[in-house]
Amino acid sequence: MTSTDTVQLWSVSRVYGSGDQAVAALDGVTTGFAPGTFTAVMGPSGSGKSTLLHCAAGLDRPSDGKVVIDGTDLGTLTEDELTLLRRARVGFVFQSFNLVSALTAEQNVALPLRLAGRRPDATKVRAALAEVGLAERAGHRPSELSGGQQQRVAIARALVTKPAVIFADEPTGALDTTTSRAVLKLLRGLVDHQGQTVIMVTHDPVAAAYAHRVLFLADGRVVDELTGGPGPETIAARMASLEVTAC
Ligand SMILES: Nc1ncnc2c1ncn2[C@@H]1O[C@H](COP(=O)(O)OP(=O)(O)OP(=O)(O)O)[C@@H](O)[C@H]1O
Repeated sequence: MTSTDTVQLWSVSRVYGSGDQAVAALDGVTTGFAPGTFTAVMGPSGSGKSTLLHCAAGLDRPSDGKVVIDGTDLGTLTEDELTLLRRARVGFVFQSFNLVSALTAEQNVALPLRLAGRRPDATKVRAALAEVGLAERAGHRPSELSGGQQQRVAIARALVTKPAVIFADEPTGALDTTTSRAVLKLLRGLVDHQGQTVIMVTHDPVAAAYAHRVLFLADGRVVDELTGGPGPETIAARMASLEVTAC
């Protein structure tokens, strides 16, 4: 890890509950995510992937350790300041798209700008939709769009504030194979062509193969990482060995 990494985790632990019931969901994780890189986070069920994503994105506070996003130590921020930082510097993409059904694609993409108290700039909103190939669908509501198109609207919404980092939680979990590939190519393209930083939690080795780097968690710790754009077979083999160990 270097101090220029967009997201930095320094000895991050997250304990849920206390006493006999205490669960160390994250146990002293130190890792960094360099600007303009695409990282997949994998690991068996319960290994701490969601907890890592929530702590790294400032949605949850670590019990111990430090998280830095875009040069800011999140531990120094009040809840309100943290909310403002998330709105301005972090984009989110979820498995279930999380679009507002009553709003058009364009209005959904404009939401983060409205929440940040900015008057949505129609040109920026249109540009974000064009980026994901949906300029023609600006006036459509989510129910009038396919799952893949809805996820692309969600990606445009994540992009519109020009965040330092986009966190994606199983972004293709609800999509078929062909649509998933299109969404993953889009995410990878944002990294390759615009220098976006993307961190994606996934169970799917094929999805993880779109990343530059794959981080493997087990029992709340980083136990391995593959770099240099590993293929799906290599990733699946590493996952299989972790799942055997976890049984
Ligand atoms: N709010 C909570 N209260 C208590 N324990 C929790 C809470 N959230 C997570 N945990 C526990 O922390 C550990 C890590 O959970 P986490 O959801 O981060 O794993 P995961 O790798 O994302 O799992 P999955 O792949 O099944 O979604 C698990 O043992 C889980 O039961």
